[in-house]
Amino acid sequence: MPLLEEELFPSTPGKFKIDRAHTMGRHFHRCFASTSTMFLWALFLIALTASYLSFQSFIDSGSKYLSASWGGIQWEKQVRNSAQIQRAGGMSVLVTGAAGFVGTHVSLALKKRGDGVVGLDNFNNYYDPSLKKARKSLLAKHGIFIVEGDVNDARLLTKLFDVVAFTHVMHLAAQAGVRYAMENPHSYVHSNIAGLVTLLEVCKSADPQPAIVWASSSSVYGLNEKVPFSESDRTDQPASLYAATKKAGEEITHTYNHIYGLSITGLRFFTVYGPWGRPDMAYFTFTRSILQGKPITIYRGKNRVDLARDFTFIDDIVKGCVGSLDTAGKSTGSGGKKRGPAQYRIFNLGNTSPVTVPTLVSILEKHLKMKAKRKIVDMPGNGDVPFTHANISLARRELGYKPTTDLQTGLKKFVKWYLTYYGYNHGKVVN
Ligand SMILES: O=C(O)[C@H]1O[C@H](OP(=O)(O)OP(=O)(O)OC[C@H]2O[C@@H](n3ccc(=O)[nH]c3=O)[C@H](O)[C@@H]2O)[C@H](O)[C@@H](O)[C@H]1O
Repeated sequence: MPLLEEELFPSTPGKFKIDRAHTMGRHFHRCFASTSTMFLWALFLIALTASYLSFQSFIDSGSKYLSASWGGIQWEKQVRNSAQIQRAGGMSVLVTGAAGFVGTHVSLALKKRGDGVVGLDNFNNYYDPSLKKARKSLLAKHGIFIVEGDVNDARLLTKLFDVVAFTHVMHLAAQAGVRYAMENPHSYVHSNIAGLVTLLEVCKSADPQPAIVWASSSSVYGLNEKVPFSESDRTDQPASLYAATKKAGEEITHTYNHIYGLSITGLRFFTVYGPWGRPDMAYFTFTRSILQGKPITIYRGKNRVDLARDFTFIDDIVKGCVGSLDTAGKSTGSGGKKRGPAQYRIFNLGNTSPVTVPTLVSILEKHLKMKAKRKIVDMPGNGDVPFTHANISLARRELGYKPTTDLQTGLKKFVKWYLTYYGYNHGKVVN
């Protein structure tokens, strides 16, 4: 009876010599046999994977078609109705990020004065999508239709421009948030860079080309120490990936202006707050925690200096956005060809009076009639900048921009909205 291979090899090698020639031959034969079997198995597995992948992509494209939330006669009718202009000299505006904080307010303001507005939003879950759905219902009550889709979807954007000859695009769809960029960096590239380029590609090919106003950010000033921040100050020291993608957006839009004659206005928003705001922002999370009796973390800068922001109330930002749309020059190109130089502008939209974060908390305490449990920690290296302060002379001169709401007044309006929307017990476990 032949010995099993294992019996020929001792567990401790080198203890006894084996017949190498004999075993080598057997080995070669066995290896060859097992290699060809493995080869057949590999072929089989490759075929199996390929058929699975093609089946999967068939399912995907099929379900994309079946579940596509856009297209069809009824959908086009909704888009056209929403885009209808109801005042002499009015505009038809595609508002991206319309279910977002600033998008909702700008859409309402435009619709109220008789402009046509069509919204676009992907309703992602960066923060509670139910708040975005509630904003959508609010807009629907005012006759504004929001298309559910992503700015990276070129087919959808092209379709929208086929249905409506938009005169303007208010581009507010973005991945916001300074600190979240460390958790999910690719979402910033996806929305703020790839999405922007997709939108610009469609706009440049549209005939007529729309004028574009879009949201940049005060964060582009990064580590700039010259105050107040002016548009001509350096913006090459971003402190976060969020800031870097907004800065990249400014360069990208400049290129499209230069090559294709798109009229472009970039707005550097300074920490916008107010009713229907973003639940990830400090004033919002602080309000919730104070009401729930939970501690809040207040970051403090180097040498125990308080952080400060040029908090800007939403109504002032809306005035700046609408003023930018009203003063935007026409794009000069058509069908992807430049016919002459077009307007390119960048404006700060701030409040011009920075307030420290502890003062923000004190104002909230006053309006909520509750004390915060403050936990003060040194600012972690998470992309934050120590302070922001806008110089708004340019916007004042060119847009007639003049902020009128101070932080006391603005937060009072926010707290009133918050309590009406969520109630005092938001998120609290009631026994
Ligand atoms: O102007 C902008 O371009 C940006 O504004 C906003 O960013 P920020 O100014 O960082 O606002 P926000 O997060 O409310 O923090 C406010 C302050 O509270 C401090 N902060 C924050 C959280 C916390 O737990 N504790 C704390 O002290 C924090 O250190 C900071 O000092 C937008 O989110 C951003 O999308 C972008 O638009």
